[in-house]
Amino acid sequence: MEKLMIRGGRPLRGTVGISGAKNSAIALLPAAILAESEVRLDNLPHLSDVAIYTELLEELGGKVRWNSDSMSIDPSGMRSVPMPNGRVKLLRASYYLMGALLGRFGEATIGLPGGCNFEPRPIDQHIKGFEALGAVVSNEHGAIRIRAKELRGAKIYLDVVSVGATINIMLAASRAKGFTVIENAAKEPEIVDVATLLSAMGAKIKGAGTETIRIEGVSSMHGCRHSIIPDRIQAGTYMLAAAATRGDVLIDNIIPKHMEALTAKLQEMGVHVYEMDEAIRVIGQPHYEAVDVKALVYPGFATDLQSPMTSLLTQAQGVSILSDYVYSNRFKHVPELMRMGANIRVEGRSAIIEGSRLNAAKVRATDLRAGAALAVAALTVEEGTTEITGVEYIDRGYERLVEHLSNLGAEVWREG
Ligand SMILES: CC(=O)N[C@H]1[C@@H](OP(=O)(O)OP(=O)(O)OC[C@H]2O[C@@H](n3ccc(=O)[nH]c3=O)[C@H](O)[C@@H]2O)O[C@H](CO)[C@@H](O)[C@@H]1O
Ligand SMILES: C=C(OP(=O)(O)O)C(=O)O
Repeated sequence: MEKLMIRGGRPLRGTVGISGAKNSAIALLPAAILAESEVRLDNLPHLSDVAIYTELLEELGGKVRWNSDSMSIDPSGMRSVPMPNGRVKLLRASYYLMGALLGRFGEATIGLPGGCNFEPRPIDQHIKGFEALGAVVSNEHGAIRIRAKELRGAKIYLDVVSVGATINIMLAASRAKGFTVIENAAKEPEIVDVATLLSAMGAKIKGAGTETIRIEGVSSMHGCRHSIIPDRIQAGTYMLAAAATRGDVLIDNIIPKHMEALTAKLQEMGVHVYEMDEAIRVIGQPHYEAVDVKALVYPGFATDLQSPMTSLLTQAQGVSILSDYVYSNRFKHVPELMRMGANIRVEGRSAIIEGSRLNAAKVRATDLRAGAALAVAALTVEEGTTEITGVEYIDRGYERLVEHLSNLGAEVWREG
């Protein structure tokens, strides 16, 4: 079993360059299905989720070519192959195949998605959207079968603000007849990135990044070239690691505006954070104040940074309360942090964290950001080596983690 080994206690120092965003990449790859000629994606991260998505596109008949950090996808020979099982179950974002295949071919059969299962993650709002567009949806032994003779634009009010449902409806509605309006849409930067790609492919989309998105369907879409936005969660994780180790790190190739909720919270704790045009410098301090954090939809504090934030809060003086209003049970990292000496109690959707010194331990990453939390925690430990298993989760979201941390002066390696 592969392990991530970290001997902590060294302040991180130097510069780290951030790759393209995972949560954009795995929506943009299926979006390419909607085109009838080649789509080129630049700044594509080298992650296991991207590798799996590439295989899915090939299974559907797409021709895919990697060239360094770029990928060309020729979707002209694609078909809507049923995928009730197999690779679709390995990642969450396989649900985007539903919207993309429905938009291009009027049909899709896709197994219910996998990904990080920190709590049940329903897709009822995606299905509600497809049905509003005129599709018939059935659940056939765990696979979602979607058929539409003709997709027609509709007004769709999302009951919950959902990134996945917003993007999935945008994908299908791009090829529907007439106007679609998504109300109570998610506003995450990844949604704007998908809308930018779809527009470059010929779609007519207005309002992405606000709570009302208007889409006028088009009958055909074409290839284009698009550069993926930087990964704000990866960037945030390095900001947290820099603060937790009392280091001094320049996080480069990012959009600082995307980091505002985290930047503000770090400053409230007493971390020195300086914004530049495309970078942020984080300078750690000897003492941090305890703070309260609420994970919310964008532009609130990202739920995907909630777990690594828990690790930083163990380094603050006093009691912090961290509540997650997106996923009420996203606390699988807590028992593992407690093995490392953290003093944390979970009550409802909140973790109550009392500052404490952490020690080395053998711990297990149960999901991607739980893994990030354990890595941040391990970097603060002054004696001994922390062993983190479940490395395959971390590989879903952090490109070249060992190399980046080593360049910043950490003692970190993989074993097994
Ligand atoms: C691949 C990808 O981009 N993953 C991100 C995406 O996941 P994902 O798109 O799956 O998350 P959503 O934004 O859809 O989920 C938000 C909330 O809505 C609920 N919900 C969602 C859909 C639905 O049909 N019904 C429903 O009840 C979920 O259970 C959750 O409580 O956004 C999450 C919230 O920012 C992030 O943590 C994930 O990293
Ligand atoms: C939960 C996450 O990913 P996914 O939705 O792909 O499981 C994440 O990126 O933190």
